[in-house]
Amino acid sequence: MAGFRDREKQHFPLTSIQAVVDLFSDQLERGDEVDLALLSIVLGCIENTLTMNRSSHSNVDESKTITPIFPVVEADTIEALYAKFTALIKGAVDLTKFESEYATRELVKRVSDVVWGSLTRAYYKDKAHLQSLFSFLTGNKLDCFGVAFAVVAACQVLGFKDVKLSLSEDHAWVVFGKDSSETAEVTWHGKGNEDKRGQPITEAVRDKAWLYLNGQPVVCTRQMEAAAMVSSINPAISATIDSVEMGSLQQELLCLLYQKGHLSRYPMAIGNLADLEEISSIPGHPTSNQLFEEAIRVAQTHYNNQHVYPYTYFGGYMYRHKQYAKAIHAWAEAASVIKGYNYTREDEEVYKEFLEIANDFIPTIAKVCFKEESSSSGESSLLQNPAVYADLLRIYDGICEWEEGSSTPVLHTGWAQQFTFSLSKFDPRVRSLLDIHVENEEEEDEDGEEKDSSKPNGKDKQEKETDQAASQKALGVEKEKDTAATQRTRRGRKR
Ligand SMILES: CC1(C)CN=C(N2CCN(c3ncnc4sc(CC(F)F)cc34)CC2)S1
Repeated sequence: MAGFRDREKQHFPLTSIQAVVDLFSDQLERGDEVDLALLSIVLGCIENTLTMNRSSHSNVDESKTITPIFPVVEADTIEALYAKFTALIKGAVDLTKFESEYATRELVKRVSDVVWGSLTRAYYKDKAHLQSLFSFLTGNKLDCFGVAFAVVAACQVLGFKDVKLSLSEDHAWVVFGKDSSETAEVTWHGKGNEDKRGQPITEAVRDKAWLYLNGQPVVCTRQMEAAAMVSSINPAISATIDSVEMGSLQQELLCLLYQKGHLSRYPMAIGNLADLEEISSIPGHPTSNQLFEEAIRVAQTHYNNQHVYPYTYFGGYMYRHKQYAKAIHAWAEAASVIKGYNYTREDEEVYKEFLEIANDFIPTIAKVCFKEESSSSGESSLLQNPAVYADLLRIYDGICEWEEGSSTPVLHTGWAQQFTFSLSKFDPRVRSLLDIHVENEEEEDEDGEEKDSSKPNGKDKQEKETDQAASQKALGVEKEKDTAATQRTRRGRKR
């Protein structure tokens, strides 16, 4: 049974980042006995000190040197909050009604009601720093992730080891029971949506739904729940200023979790570490590039490639580093994932991702490269690269297919304007280097006709090759170097 005992107390008072890392390391060695309540209260306490009501010059002296400040975290501060949490939970749940070793839906709903019932009536739900048990216990405020996390921490206090946090890219719920076979909503999602707390996530709800990752969520171990708590650290002091100390603490803890193997099934946490390493890399740590690529491999290997964010993490990184062809390729992979989903009103977060990619990042790339081309000797290779053009078509095709069969439209004329603007910046000759193949399995097209793939793009082979040779010569593209990009497209309705 977790608890605030000598093993934990010996780490206090915590006076440095390393002391917190040592506490986490010691806890992680306890396997599934990692004490979620203890760690969440500690992190919330430190975040509160380092980011809340900090006058902008509290640690800058007249010589403009910034003295790093780290709060001293006393044992009795943490112990008092820990006791408050355990008293609240144990006092509100009559365990004599729940004899089984495994949690029941009624138990999970009861715990969710206790957390829910303790929250302040009205507050801004998406404010920062509302994710930890420190916020819950000192301010009676939690964000939607925080409620789900608090329910899991409470079930741990009650001794239910089977209640685990289940995470998608924009929602959180729990699994419980023998072999984690049961699911339950325990928090709300988004704005203006009735909460569904207590209900299971059924196949009908999760299939083709990005909010539930089509049945491929990250089901956490205790150590991965610690990783989720670390990922939810918010170092922001204001909209423009971050606490350097809090960011370093988050980076050191994510790296500790990574090195112990606890991020090996958690793509978003790997992406968070990659972002932090990009901001300030630490010698001996894995590089951003390695981490972003690993997050993609994890999603492909363990989650049937149903996750979007590993590709938009990587695409954003490549965009920031002006590696535009790689950015566009990553976004094409992201579009290939989203096209398998049906868009609903609860998917605003991923809608905003694709909106920014298609209507901001890609038009900016087209403008920058077009300007370069017209100013320099005219070889902006990106706008003459058929592979990039093919990826662009995959992005737009994927977004269109995402909309197909969806209850809510995705596209509006603003999208079409930006699509055509960006495509128009490409050298028209790339089109003749593009071979659009439709995989001609015994697929039928919309009206059931057998597909005639003998004449792709309506030209026979001879004509195609003549066109291609002319364009390659004109673009100075050697055959072997820049072979025509082939775009393999699967046609067919979503089920
Ligand atoms: C490519 C991006 C736009 C960059 N940051 C992204 N994040 C996505 C969300 N983040 C996360 N990072 C670790 N774990 C989780 S669990 C979760 C859903 C919530 F409801 F619990 C979100 C999330 C971190 C930051 S996606």
